Amino acid sequence: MTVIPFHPGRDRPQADAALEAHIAQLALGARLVLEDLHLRLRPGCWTAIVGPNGAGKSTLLRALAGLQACEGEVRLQGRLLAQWPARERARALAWLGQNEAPTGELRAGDVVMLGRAPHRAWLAPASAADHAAVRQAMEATGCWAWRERRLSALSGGERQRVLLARALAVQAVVLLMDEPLAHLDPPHQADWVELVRALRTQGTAVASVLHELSIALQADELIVLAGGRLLHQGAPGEAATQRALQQAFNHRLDILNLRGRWIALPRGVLPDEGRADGSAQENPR
Ligand SMILES: Nc1ncnc2c1ncn2[C@@H]1O[C@H](COP(=O)(O)OP(=O)(O)OP(=O)(O)O)[C@@H](O)[C@H]1O
Repeated sequence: MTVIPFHPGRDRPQADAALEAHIAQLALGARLVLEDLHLRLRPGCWTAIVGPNGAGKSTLLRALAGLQACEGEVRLQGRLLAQWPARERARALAWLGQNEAPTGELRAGDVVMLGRAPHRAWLAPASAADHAAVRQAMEATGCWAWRERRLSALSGGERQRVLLARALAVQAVVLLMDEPLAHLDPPHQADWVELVRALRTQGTAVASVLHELSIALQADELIVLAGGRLLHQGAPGEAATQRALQQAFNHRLDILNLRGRWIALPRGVLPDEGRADGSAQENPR
């Protein structure tokens, strides 16, 4: 990883950032995927990363997790990721990847226990605290009842809830999730939002790549990416955030206010008269 110099005053590490990234460039093979990107995740804040297909969202999340090298630097609680001892870092930063392959024939409970590995000495048996964390995480995602079932025998949505429980069981200060709602039905999507809100009140910095824009708009902040560049980081209600969303998605969104909350639908889904009936209004700013 090449370290780029900070520009004093502009790029000073933020005291309140749980995770902060200054990515000058990130290339995959010959392809430049991310460029000139500065962002921060704050403790107790849920940040949704959005943008069109191929914008670089998953690549960015992997760089934030230290899974993908970049030209630039990523700081976890002010300290360069590379300077963290591996075990300590794995306790502080938890990760839920996109389309993670089922871990062989492991039982769901064993998979979630993997999230406790950074808390345990090599080959040490699980402690009472480990078992309690696993149970708490599995109850939170509604999968405790399947703890004896093999991951390979679960449906896509059931498996996703087990993998989410594994990430929760780490009890990290930063939780990064790539498309956590994949395979989840609407009630379980709502449960996920409730879970994230609970983590937020505990001070966790949560970042999630989301394609479900109406759910992303319930986050505290949005990071809008397009073409490997950060168009904007800001609150969902900010006019600048919504302009960035429209720009990223080629102005093919209807962003509407519904009972004081923002939602977004692909333009064309709602008939025009539906949008004009006064039940929902676009941001006037
Ligand atoms: N291994 C690779 N080698 C070269 N280019 C890659 C590689 N992996 C991904 N890319 C390219 O990098 C860009 C960003 O990919 P990424 O998966 O980060 O996008 P994304 O925003 O998460 O997309 P999606 O919404 O479709 O999941 C894409 O143009 C993709 O084709």
